[in-house]
Amino acid sequence: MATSDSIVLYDFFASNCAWRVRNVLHWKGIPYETRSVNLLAGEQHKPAFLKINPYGAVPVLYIDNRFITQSVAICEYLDETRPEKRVFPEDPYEKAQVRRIVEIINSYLVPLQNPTTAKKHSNDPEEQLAWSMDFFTKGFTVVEKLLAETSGRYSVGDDVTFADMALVPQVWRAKRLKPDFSRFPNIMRVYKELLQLEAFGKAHAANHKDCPEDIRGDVC
Ligand SMILES: O=C(O)/C=C/C(=O)CC(=O)CC(=O)O
Repeated sequence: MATSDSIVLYDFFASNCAWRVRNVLHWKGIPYETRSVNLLAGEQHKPAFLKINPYGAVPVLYIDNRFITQSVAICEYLDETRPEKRVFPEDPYEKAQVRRIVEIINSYLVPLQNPTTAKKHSNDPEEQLAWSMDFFTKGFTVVEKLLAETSGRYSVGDDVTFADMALVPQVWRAKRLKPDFSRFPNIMRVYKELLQLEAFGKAHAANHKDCPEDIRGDVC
């Protein structure tokens, strides 16, 4: 039973959006509990969950005695209420650099890969992947160009930012498409750096309690 000072993440191991929030919670060292919402089994459409998020999507974070939906809103709230190890830079131009990388992933790529969207296109998983490939290629080509300008050790300079929180889950998901990752050297360099960080390892889908046995622990 959640208490008023509990932090509870409504989560699915493979959800890109929920994974961003896990990254930020672990990065900031904020303890939380998990409630699983199996997106592949359609649990996001059940009435009890729709009361929490009428859109029927994860993540939802219960925090400070309230529910917050939408990963970017949640992570901004976390940064503003718990500013240690900020993930959104205070400098407005640097923050814009972070947000434009995030928006390509959040607005152009992830919605087209959601289970509900993919099923509208086709019920054939192979066809769903083929359809995603065009959007993925355009999105990653643009993110690669942005990182060529902005990246240092991480996506924007040498500090970990929310752009990194969004990048890792999307690279992992893109592996299903088996793209030629050598076309994206900056993305892959930053991705490998990030996987060295303890917080990113803890938040990784492959280390999630709900991860299927066949891919469990495969952090790569
Ligand atoms: O497609 C759905 O029904 C639900 C989607 C989500 O809950 C989250 C989502 O956007 C997928 C993701 O984060 O990877």
